[in-house]
Amino acid sequence: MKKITVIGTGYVGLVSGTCFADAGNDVTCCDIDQVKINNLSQGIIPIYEPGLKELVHKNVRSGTLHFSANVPQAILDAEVVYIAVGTPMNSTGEADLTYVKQVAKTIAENLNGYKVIVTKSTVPVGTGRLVEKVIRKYSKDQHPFDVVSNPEFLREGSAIKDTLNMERAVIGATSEKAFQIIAELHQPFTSNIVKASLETAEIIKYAANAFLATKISFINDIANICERVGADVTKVSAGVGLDSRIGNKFLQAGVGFGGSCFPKDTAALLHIAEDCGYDFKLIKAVIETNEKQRVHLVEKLVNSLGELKGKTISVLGLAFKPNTNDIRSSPALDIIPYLAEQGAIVKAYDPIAIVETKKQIGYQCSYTENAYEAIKGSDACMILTDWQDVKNLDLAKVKQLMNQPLIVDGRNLFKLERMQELGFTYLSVGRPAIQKDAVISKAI
Ligand SMILES: NC(=O)c1ccc[n+]([C@@H]2O[C@H](COP(=O)([O-])OP(=O)(O)OC[C@H]3O[C@@H](n4cnc5c(N)ncnc54)[C@H](O)[C@@H]3O)[C@@H](O)[C@H]2O)c1
Ligand SMILES: O=c1ccn([C@@H]2O[C@H](COP(=O)(O)OP(=O)(O)O[C@H]3O[C@H](CO)[C@@H](O)[C@H](O)[C@H]3O)[C@@H](O)[C@H]2O)c(=O)[nH]1
Repeated sequence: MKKITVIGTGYVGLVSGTCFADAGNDVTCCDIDQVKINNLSQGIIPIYEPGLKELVHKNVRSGTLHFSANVPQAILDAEVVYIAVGTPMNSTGEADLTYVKQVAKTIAENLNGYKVIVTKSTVPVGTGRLVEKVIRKYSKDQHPFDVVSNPEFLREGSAIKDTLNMERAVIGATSEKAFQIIAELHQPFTSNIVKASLETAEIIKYAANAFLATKISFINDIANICERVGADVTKVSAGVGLDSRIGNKFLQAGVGFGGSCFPKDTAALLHIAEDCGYDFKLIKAVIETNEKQRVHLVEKLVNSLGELKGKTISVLGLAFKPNTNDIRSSPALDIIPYLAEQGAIVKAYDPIAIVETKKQIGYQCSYTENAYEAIKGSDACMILTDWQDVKNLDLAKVKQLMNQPLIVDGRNLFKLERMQELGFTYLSVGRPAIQKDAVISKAI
């Protein structure tokens, strides 16, 4: 059992802190955001994440998990201090380390004996060394400490499962003692421990995210070729994914990737490469393909619908992926303002991300309580998130409710044959377009 302080109660701090507590450690999750801490102390969880609320409540009840806005005190009390603050993208695409540096200074001012300081935030190569330098600079009594990089690989929407059954833990430590302490903490979750240097651990995180993003942009480029030659990308994905060297994951073509990580981390990796004088052409192309994919989906709509002015368009899905209310870099945040700007009347639906979207884009669209309400009377429907309740829509009812049966599907949710039988114009990604009233083709 270790006394752990986790600084930052975003997705990563809250989930990893809770899971460490669940494994029997004594964990304090702290944040400078007093409102967040007040809410957490009352059992109110600021994010939607399946299973998180229950696990937080369980560990608070059993006395292993605490919340505090007194960051200095929480540092004084801890043997292991995790840094899990945000590292947002700045205006030039680099990771902004302001919060990490602030926390390093606070740690330095509250060192009172040996501690292991761990960066869990996604940080550019060299940040571990920077944290070490900042702590040395501001620590008065020069107490001993070690810095470790232990990047986080959880996915939003399945964060608890990903953490409790993690596929690997990457530990980049500056001493064997610190490595052993962090390795022991991970024993309940995985036996796959990757021991590395600080720098190697830092780059593993970016390499993992960039590789996954590359798979997505690659399949989206293949999808765009499929559209030109009349092939079906879903079958291409299945066909190549059965090769175990390739694997079938992250080969779903669509509107492109969003979220708080892939867009920011691919941009940051490009900067890391530039900083060390390397022209990383591949990652530039990955980013560009992803940005174009959103435009491509809107082009499909415009090509079929004509002028958008005065047309009613329903948008299904605001979150960047299902099972989260996170809208950071979500396709909807680009697409809805564009449609509104062109004079379209936009009606949007999402099962849980409406509050967050209103804060970000306000009333550039109206919001509905269910998908059918959004669809009713619309001239076209755009699907942007693969929510289960969108997958489960009664398509005959959808057709009946629409002004004209045009669906632009950025997530390839429905079977082409079914859409043709029902008489939709159905434009998905990397698959043959289905035109209303067209004769059913046996080739599909
Ligand atoms: N969100 C994810 O799914 C995910 C997964 C893996 C890694 N990461 C990485 O983990 C890091 C955190 O991501 P997030 O989504 O949890 O971030 P977030 O921005 O949602 O939360 C960060 C929290 O840190 C707090 N904070 C900022 N400065 C502080 C300070 N000086 N003292 C105490 N608290 C402070 C903020 O108030 C906020 O609550 C980022 O580097 C991100 O790239 C995120
Ligand atoms: O085949 C696919 C798979 C995903 N996506 C999109 O890619 C984005 C990211 O999805 P996902 O990776 O499932 O979610 P995140 O929560 O952003 O998780 C990623 O980013 C985290 C933050 O760094 C890492 O910890 C995770 O390992 C990494 O998967 C979403 O917009 C998805 O819709 C696709 O378009 N096609």
